[in-house]
Amino acid sequence: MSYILVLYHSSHGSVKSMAHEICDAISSTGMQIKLRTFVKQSNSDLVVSQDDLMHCQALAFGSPTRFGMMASQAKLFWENTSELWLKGRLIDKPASVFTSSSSMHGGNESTLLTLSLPLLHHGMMLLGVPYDIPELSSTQSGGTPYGASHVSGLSNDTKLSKHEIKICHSVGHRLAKITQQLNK
Ligand SMILES: Cc1cc2nc3c(=O)[nH]c(=O)nc-3n(C[C@H](O)[C@H](O)[C@H](O)COP(=O)(O)O)c2cc1C
Repeated sequence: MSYILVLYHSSHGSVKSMAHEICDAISSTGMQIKLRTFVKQSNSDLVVSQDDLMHCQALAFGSPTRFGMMASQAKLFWENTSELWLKGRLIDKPASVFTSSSSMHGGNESTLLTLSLPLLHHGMMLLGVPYDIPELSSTQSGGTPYGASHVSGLSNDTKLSKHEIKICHSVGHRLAKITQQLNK
């Protein structure tokens, strides 16, 4: 089965909501999805395996912002992927990143960059958010050229804004579209 892997960590549900929006957009293109987490937090979560990563056609990777960088659960997973790295199994696969932070200027952009680093080391082709997405210029909260983001508020109870949702959809669409073009 050909699929896009949507892989995320989320302690309180914000990144999970983003992952679901990205999945909706990918599904609308007809592409299959595997939605996976790094650790099991609810009964419905499916934990990622190295095989899930090795056989994906593309990856959307998300984590909460933790002190301006990715969560340790995600980093630990990547630190165990050196066998795939040695074999170059992810080279030339498209990828996008997404994050949620409680505050607007609390390091969500730096987190998107830290999420990008292991993907670049693996030789993946990183897709950002281009400025022809109008919401990128008009958002009052999350959304960056480096990837989708959400600002969840100090109590982590702010829902995704319309603009943030649109940007999540654009990430899913673009990832699916480029993946389909590369695999024609
Ligand atoms: C240990 C820890 C560190 C955090 N560091 C930051 C931070 O640097 N900047 C920020 O804005 N929010 C920070 N947060 C808040 C989370 O990024 C925010 O609540 C996020 O929306 C959680 O996503 P989730 O609901 O998917 O778990 C931190 C939270 C924790 C628990």
